[in-house]
Amino acid sequence: MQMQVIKNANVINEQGQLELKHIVISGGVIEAVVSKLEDLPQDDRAQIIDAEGKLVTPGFIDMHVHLREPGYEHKETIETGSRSAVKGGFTTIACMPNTRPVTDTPETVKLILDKAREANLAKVLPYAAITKNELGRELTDFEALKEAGAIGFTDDGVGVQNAQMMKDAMRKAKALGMPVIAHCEDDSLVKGACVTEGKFAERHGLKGIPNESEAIHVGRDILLTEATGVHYHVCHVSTEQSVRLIRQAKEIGISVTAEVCPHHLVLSDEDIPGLDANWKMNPPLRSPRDVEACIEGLLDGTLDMIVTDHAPHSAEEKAKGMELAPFGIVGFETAFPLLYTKFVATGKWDLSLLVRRMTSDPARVFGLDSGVLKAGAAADLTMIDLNAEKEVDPETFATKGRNTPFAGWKLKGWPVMTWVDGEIKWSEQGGF
Ligand SMILES: NC(=O)N[C@@H](CC(=O)O)C(=O)O
Ligand SMILES: [Zn+2]
Ligand SMILES: [Zn+2]
Repeated sequence: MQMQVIKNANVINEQGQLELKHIVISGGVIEAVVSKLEDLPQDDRAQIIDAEGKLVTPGFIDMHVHLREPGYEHKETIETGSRSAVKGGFTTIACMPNTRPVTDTPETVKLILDKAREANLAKVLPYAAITKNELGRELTDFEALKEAGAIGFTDDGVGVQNAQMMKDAMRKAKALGMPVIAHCEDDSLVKGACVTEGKFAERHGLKGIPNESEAIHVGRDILLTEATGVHYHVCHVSTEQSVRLIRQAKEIGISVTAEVCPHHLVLSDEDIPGLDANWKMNPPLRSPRDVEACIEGLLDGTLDMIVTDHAPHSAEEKAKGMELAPFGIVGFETAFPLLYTKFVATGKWDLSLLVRRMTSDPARVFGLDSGVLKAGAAADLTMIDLNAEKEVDPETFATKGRNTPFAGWKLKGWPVMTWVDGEIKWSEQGGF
């Protein structure tokens, strides 16, 4: 593979400051990061990419996404989902098992890995289900699923309702050195509701999803984690109560980690304009107070990482309206610009914090050897234009999904080029 030099890149140094660097890529890895042009190795055939004025970060890592294949190819495929990922600056994505069939056998894990290899875009890490068909009745074969390449166990899409089942899952996962990742939702508290309990639900006469439907599972599972010692990771945290429980658990050394989605940091139920299913996701948009608690949790490290929960659905499905449409919104192509514009460009967060929560933090929590920009690391990189402002236009998305509440938002911080293992997978100029 031809040597590449990305020159004049703004990179974030160990102290979290911006520094001008030149990055040498060779054989799929970062060979060197140097300050002076004269320190670059001499190679006349090297491809030079001028990053003048742009930020270059480690490729983003998204530990919670839905690629829909196998079974729901009308919503997304591994190919289209991976395109969307690299266009959003993501180089590693971990996909959820609520496919059809559910990813509960080694064959389905292998199929996902094969399709991802064919797509040859982002690195795709499959999760396997905790229970067969995600029905909560019988555990899957953890050993065989691990052997096939699953990186953790989760029934995302639904909560594991039975505490003994969850405890058994944690014991088995612990014995295999694997994490349990939980969609926290107590079904008995959410029957027939589509938005959070609160102002919007009241105004529209809708039944609400209460905060405790999430937090009650978080609390239960923290106790089970204490008992089993497993690495337990909480999906898409959306409530003040969950943040509080996770913070307390971490303080006493329980092995819990957690994630939060951009939409739960940027939107509350009071922003929902009407009965439009592009504002419907699970967990739902919560109160402004919950949003503040999630932001605080992310800032103090209670919430370890940002994930998109990219959840594409077809236009027909979303047209069924707030009560009948499926839960979920797409996320890859708006995540970074949204958070950059809302929190970094406004001076509220350090750029380095945002980048860490999307790169080195998920890598640390899940033991991935990526998420850092230094010599010897895989050349998974994202180049970003922090200044150009552009409107979110779902018609230009690479995902099949158009289901976003952010259409028309004017944002800055758009990715312009993405490398995986040293290969340019997408650029604004050249496409895929
Ligand atoms: N988040 C969502 O609203 N939907 C997800 C399921 C899930 O993440 O629980 C989906 O699969 O569509
Ligand atoms: Zn979920
Ligand atoms: Zn999900």
